[in-house]
Amino acid sequence: MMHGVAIHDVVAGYGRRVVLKGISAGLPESAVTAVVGPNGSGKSTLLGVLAGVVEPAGGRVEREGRRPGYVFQRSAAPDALPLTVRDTVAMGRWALRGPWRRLTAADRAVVDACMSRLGILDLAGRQLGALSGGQRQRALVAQGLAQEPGLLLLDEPATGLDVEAARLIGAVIDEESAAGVTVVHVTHDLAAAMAARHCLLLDGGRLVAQGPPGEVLTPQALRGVFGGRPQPVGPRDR
Ligand SMILES: Nc1ncnc2c1ncn2[C@@H]1O[C@H](COP(=O)(O)OP(=O)(O)OP(=O)(O)O)[C@@H](O)[C@H]1O
Repeated sequence: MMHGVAIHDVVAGYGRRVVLKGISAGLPESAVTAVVGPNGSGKSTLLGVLAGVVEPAGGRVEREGRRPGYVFQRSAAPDALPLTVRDTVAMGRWALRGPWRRLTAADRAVVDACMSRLGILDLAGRQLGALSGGQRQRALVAQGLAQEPGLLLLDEPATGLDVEAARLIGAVIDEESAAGVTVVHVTHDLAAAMAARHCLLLDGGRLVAQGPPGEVLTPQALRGVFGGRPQPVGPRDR
């Protein structure tokens, strides 16, 4: 397997709190890797390390020059900022142009194309804070796409979305990986995880298993990790 990104023995946390306790993993190039695990197992922290916003206390990440684009969890997005949907998506271009630069016509075309792909072009002028949770989530995914990253990091992008919006985001993820982007997708949706090329199963800040999702997400492994806790939802549970 060609590794798009290699994670070597990464230890990371917040202040003195260690969350990731030595993670080594390879993420296949131009393909989707699903990250699965219970609440608090360190999935978002791992994405933060891949994004470069959480500095590992030990170990290292090799991105092979891929520029990360990070779509954080909806609940982490401030909704009090007076930003329109178009402003929010346009912020994705700052990753390339630097903040507060005037966007070019080409930038604006990318911003419109990204809104169109997420079905939110008609919401472009609306305030982000005045949108429904699912609409806001689409705007955040569009912002991630507008960065045109080589490594797209998505933290539960479809959680809480209706079936149609979740399908749209699944399609976008597939299109990006087909276009050569290495995608990392944190999800509690078992069907979405099974659709990935590769899977990392985390528990308590450790990597319990990695490999093809069909081999990693066995009933036995899921029972072992989730125990009596809520499990990722399968299609039959919805
Ligand atoms: N900014 C932070 N400062 C301090 N501790 C944090 C911070 N972010 C996360 N943590 C702690 O790190 C641990 C792992 O959190 P993380 O968000 O990585 O888990 P997760 O697997 O993404 O969980 P979830 O499924 O709930 O999103 C948790 O115990 C959490 O309380």
